[in-house]
Amino acid sequence: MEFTNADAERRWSDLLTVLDGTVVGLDFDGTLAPIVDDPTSAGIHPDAHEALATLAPHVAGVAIITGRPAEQVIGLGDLDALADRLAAAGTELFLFGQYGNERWRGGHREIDTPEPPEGLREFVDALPDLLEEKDADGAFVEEKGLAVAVHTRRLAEPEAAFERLLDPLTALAEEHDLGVEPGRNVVEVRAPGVHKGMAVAEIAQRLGARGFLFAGDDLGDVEAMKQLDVLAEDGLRVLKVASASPEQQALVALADVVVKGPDGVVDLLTRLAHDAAER
Ligand SMILES: O=P(O)(O)OC[C@H]1O[C@H](O[C@H]2O[C@H](CO)[C@@H](O)[C@H](O)[C@H]2O)[C@H](O)[C@@H](O)[C@@H]1O
Repeated sequence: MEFTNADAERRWSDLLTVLDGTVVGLDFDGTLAPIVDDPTSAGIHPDAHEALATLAPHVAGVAIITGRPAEQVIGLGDLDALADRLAAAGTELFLFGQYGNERWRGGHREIDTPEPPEGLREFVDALPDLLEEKDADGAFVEEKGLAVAVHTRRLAEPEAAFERLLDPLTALAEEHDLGVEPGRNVVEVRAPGVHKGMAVAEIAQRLGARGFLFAGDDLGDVEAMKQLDVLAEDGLRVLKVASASPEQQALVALADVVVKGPDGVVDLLTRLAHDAAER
């Protein structure tokens, strides 16, 4: 793991002083789960449960904040088992799905989800023609209930296809009063207005946090990173972690600590637990 500057190293030490009042916020894909070609076959890092269970007695809460539907990530992350392990260590697991539109937690295992945005059905119905017109009819369309994600990773030239699709998908989304969230070889279309920063603010307030660590890898995590700056102005100790990849560098410029993908995130969580135990 690499601190981006001397202040960042101090922030790590400062966070340790309030760790028992700290929320650990984590993105899922690219942060807790290695990136794979098929979104349906992603899975949480094999050592993530152990790292989080070791850290759990030292922190105020753990929140997974993801663009995935809550139900899907509960399965891919085996979150019932993780919630049980964290509860046994005295900490609750919180899950915010679909960029904060959905809520679930270890202490109340029912998913709270709103109605899909108006216009999403019409948008999905118009997609096949747009994809064919842009020579991307092999793109994987992931319908998520509250959103739809158009994935280019499995096309012959994923980045070129992403560039070809971004503007027309944005225009079609706007016609239906929907918002666009670009990501790693994916363009997501969903209701505008809700983002991961809101989930960060909500869980920080709910748990009366004195510290916040957030780790993410993609553009959808930028709002969460920005919210940590707001929390810092309010006096919280914060640490921003970029799970770096050659595909997406945007988070690196915002981060205090840069790690190499989910392996690096697991190592960081393990080191944090170790440093807490040493204090
Ligand atoms: O907020 P996240 O937890 O990072 O979720 C963002 C989107 O991640 C998924 O797509 C990404 O991961 C796939 C599996 O590794 C990969 O194939 C794809 O290229 C990535 O963009 C997921 O499919 C989306 O629904 C999430 O919103």
